[in-house]
Amino acid sequence: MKTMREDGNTIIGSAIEAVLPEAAVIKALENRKFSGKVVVIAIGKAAWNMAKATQLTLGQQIDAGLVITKYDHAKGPIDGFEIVEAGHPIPDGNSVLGASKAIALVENLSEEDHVILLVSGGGSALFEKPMPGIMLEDIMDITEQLLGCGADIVEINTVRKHLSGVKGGKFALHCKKASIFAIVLSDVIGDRLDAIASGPAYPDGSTSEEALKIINKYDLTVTDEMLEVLSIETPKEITNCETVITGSVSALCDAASESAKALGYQPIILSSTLDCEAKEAGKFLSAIAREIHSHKTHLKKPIAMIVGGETVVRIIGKGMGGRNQELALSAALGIEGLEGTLIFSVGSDGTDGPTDAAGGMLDGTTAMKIRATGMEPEVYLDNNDSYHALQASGDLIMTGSTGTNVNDLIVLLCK
Ligand SMILES: Nc1ncnc2c1ncn2[C@@H]1O[C@H](COP(=O)(O)OP(=O)(O)O)[C@@H](O)[C@H]1O
Ligand SMILES: O=C(O)[C@@H](CO)OP(=O)(O)O
Repeated sequence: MKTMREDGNTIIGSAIEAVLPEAAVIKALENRKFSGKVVVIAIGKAAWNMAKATQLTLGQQIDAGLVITKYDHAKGPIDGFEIVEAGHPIPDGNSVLGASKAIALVENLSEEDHVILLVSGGGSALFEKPMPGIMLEDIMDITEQLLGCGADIVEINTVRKHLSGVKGGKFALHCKKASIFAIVLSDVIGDRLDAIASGPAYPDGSTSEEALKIINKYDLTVTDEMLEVLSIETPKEITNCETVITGSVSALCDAASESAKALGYQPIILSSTLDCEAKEAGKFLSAIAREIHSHKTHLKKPIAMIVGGETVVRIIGKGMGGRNQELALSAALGIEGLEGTLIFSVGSDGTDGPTDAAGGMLDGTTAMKIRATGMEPEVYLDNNDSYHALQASGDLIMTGSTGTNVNDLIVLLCK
């Protein structure tokens, strides 16, 4: 019989496999004719896989291609493509270099030409051209503030879109009259196209007023120049772009559910839109686990509770971690000593926060193992240092970059 940890790893493997973008990209390109010059621009953490699928489908039809992805996310050269790796979640000079190369490829195209834009999450950091008057350092600083203040991705990107010359539909303006066909892999709850990678070619649904409200709500520090630029509206109408959306956290949950069922668990998808604080989600899941084991519910073991979404973290400590690891450490405290329980939380992109781990997988022994090393898990949780606590118990999930990005998967297994 397989262990619960083996079951957990099987579920992670099958769920991620099911949301790799290649098949969806090939399907989206099927039966489409592209006239004139064809330029392919791929941005985001899944950019390499999406570009590779496009190259295999269109081959010689492509006149020029560019992949802009996170460091260590390119898996080798792609015929006819230049590859730029850049900073994420904080943009860096290569994010600006990548965007300037993309603009150079599209700005002289004419009406007969086509831009195939492959968009995946991560694009906001990886693809950047600050608005006139704004420095890259300003964007780096506000990004750091936004990521640590507890703002959700829609709020974060509302600010980023207003400060950038390629987000919030503004990349479409650089393509002038060329036709854009965008294939978008969703990593935003509700699949908001103006939020995924900050919607480079999609009409922006957010306003300057909202951007300024977010600055006030989280008490963010901005310069006078930034305030001025935040007051400039983003494009509300884009006429040269057709968009197809593929993949989502729901598909990730469905695949996890199928896999759990095949392993003998009764799967229940609790939610595919989780967006609360990571710590709270960990507490809540462990409360459910305790309830299931108390036999007071009608829920029959073995059972798999499946949750998808993207939690948030308010960073108050100085430690290292990510939202999945923080959820996992919080759950480890909640189920300390409980048998027959496994919980994992994993980012489908394979990286959680600024760490090399994808998330954490824990059971009733995790907190005890951390304590056995002389570390207090509560202290590590308070210091946002989930990485080192889970490293000590051997409970980090390490997948490496997966080639996709459709949000996070959280599963509770009870036997
Ligand atoms: N020490 C930490 N503990 C918990 N979360 C953190 C820590 N440092 C950064 N984060 C979180 O990591 C997130 C960015 O990481 P990442 O996994 O790359 O996000 P995404 O997958 O959405 O791109 C931010 O939302 C930030 O709040
Ligand atoms: O690029 C972005 O804006 C977000 C959402 O799409 O992705 P990530 O959270 O992976 O940075």
